[in-house]
Amino acid sequence: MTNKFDSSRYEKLKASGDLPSPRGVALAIIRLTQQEEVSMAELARVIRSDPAFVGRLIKAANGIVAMTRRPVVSVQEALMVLGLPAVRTMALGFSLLSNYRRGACHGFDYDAFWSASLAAALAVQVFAQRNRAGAPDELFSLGLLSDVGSLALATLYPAEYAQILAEARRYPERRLADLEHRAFAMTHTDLAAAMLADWGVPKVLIEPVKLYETPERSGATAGTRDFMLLNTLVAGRLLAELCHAPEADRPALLSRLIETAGKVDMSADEVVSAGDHIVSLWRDWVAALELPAGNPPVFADLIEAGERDGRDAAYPAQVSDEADEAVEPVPEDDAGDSPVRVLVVEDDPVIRALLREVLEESACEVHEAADGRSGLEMALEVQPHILLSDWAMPQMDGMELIRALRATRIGRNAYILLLTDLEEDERLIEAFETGVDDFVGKPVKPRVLAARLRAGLRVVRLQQELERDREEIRRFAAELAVSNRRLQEAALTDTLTGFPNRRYAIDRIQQEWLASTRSGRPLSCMIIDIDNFKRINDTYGHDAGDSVLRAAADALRSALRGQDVICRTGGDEFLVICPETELTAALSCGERLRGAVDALKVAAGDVELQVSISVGVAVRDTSMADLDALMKRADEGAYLAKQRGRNRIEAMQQER
Ligand SMILES: Nc1nc2c(ncn2[C@@H]2O[C@H](COP(=O)(O)OP(=O)(O)OP(=O)(O)O)[C@@H](O)[C@H]2O)c(=O)[nH]1
Repeated sequence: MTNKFDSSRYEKLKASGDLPSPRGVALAIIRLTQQEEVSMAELARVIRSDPAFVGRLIKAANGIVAMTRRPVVSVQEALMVLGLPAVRTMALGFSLLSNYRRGACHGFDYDAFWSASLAAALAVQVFAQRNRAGAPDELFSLGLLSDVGSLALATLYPAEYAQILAEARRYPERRLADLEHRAFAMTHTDLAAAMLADWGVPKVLIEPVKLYETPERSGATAGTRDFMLLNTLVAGRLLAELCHAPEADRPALLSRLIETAGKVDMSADEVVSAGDHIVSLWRDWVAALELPAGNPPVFADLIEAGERDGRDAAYPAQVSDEADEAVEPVPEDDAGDSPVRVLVVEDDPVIRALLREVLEESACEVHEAADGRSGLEMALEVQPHILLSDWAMPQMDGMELIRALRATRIGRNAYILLLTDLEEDERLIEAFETGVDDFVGKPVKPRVLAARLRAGLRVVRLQQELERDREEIRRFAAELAVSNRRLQEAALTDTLTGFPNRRYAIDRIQQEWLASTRSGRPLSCMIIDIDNFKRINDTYGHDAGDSVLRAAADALRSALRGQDVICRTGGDEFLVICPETELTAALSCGERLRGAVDALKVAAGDVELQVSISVGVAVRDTSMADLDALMKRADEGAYLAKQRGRNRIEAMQQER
């Protein structure tokens, strides 16, 4: 279903003043950057009056210059690196981020929204650095603001939008966009596009926002700028979704991500290395902004899991093939034994024949084209190591060809030799600036050509070695990430029950405490202790005790709600963390756990052991100064349950 966007309705909303909009210093920055004559010094002065924005601006600038130069440390430098349009959209994005961290729409998770928007921002920025779909800094803002329409709907219609979000979650077959259109005569993507247009974001960046959820509706031709921008944004949003998705949904999302990345010149390997890089940048950002970091995947692990699971249907064939390739020896071609591919682009057939002769003597594999345009097509097809191009040619001349080629990934690494009879300094400087590596004067002297070719071959070989080293490092880093992850998991897991251990439990409940402080939502926990466990050990032996522990853990696991976390915190003691849960719900959940263990019969030799647990439940309340107070209250509940005869559940607080 295609929904029509009613622009007059948008105008009314805008006039109401209720749409999310930038404020304070950000508004001043946006106004200043709209003036043609604004001086950098004046702009820097306004920016410096907002220390939070200064920090974010410098961080963003460093994300872009990373590895290419020393870090940016001042506002002035950040302005130089980013440029005015990027600073403007960043001011916009970060102003909204600061001012719309909370709102009245209960079904809308504001923190999760910004966390996902930041992941998308960093993903499209990093992807753009690799595939050159657009200016990385512009794409950062594009990612950050791409879903701003949802925020706007939540701000404008808090109650209705909460209902719509609930309906979309309950009935996944109903498209959110259709529900939005039915209720508000507009969708979040339409609204985002209208808002971005209003804020002066260029049209070329608005189209992707309109279409990223339905890219199949775009008429853009593969390889064009529109196509690259749209699919880079689709890939960025998919990566953000992956960072927040439950484990079970990840393989299908990864498959879609790799398929989309393939459309914008990125291999599965690149997605993996970019993915892990994006996640580490994102962790930095969300920590700095105190946003939830979810549980982002390690991309190398995802690939490995896909392979371990027998490359199921959801797992893209491309990934497994690529992963296989990654451990294969370097192909013969790149090992330096096979011929170097040279593309000759020259309109004069006599010179072409002469060049071919010299090149074949140097054991090169020669390809020929008679003009710039067919030369470009052939270059993209044969991916030459060396391009030997004439300057003056019909259709597309040598300079245009070189410029176009240098803008592609394939053409970036080629060694380019220009044939020219014009050896004026200015012309040669122009040629070098366009991307030429060396030149050969006309008429061509075969010995000079052969000597220059040898110099070119040396560069090609060095580049190939460098690429092999890089590949080796990438593979090593991926392996290291996998073993680190395994070690980390082992350090945090209890081997007997498979539950997270005490270390993890403490860390996790601290995180949940902070999240509940931020969101104002409830937090409950339970302390569970197996009854008379010492007697089981003493009577039937330690092995029987272990079997009871394992059986109790299985029963607890199967009776637990999806959102709760259970950890083994001591010998026969467990902690259950129940985020966003009031006391009544926690008590009924605890009762289900107690019942599940009570129903157990564990065999110990000829006898069947009866097992039970005592459970203490507590909910965070205003009297609790810190997490210890919450744990203490749950502990007291468990103690009371023991006192009152065991196999019981108790709380020291009243239900509301
Ligand atoms: N089999 C086994 N026993 C363990 C393990 N870890 C701790 N224990 C034993 O668990 C027992 C814990 O007993 P307590 O919780 O102190 O007391 P209890 O017998 O359960 O009595 P109540 O808690 O009052 O019902 C001790 O005897 C420990 O030695 C383990 O990994 N395996």
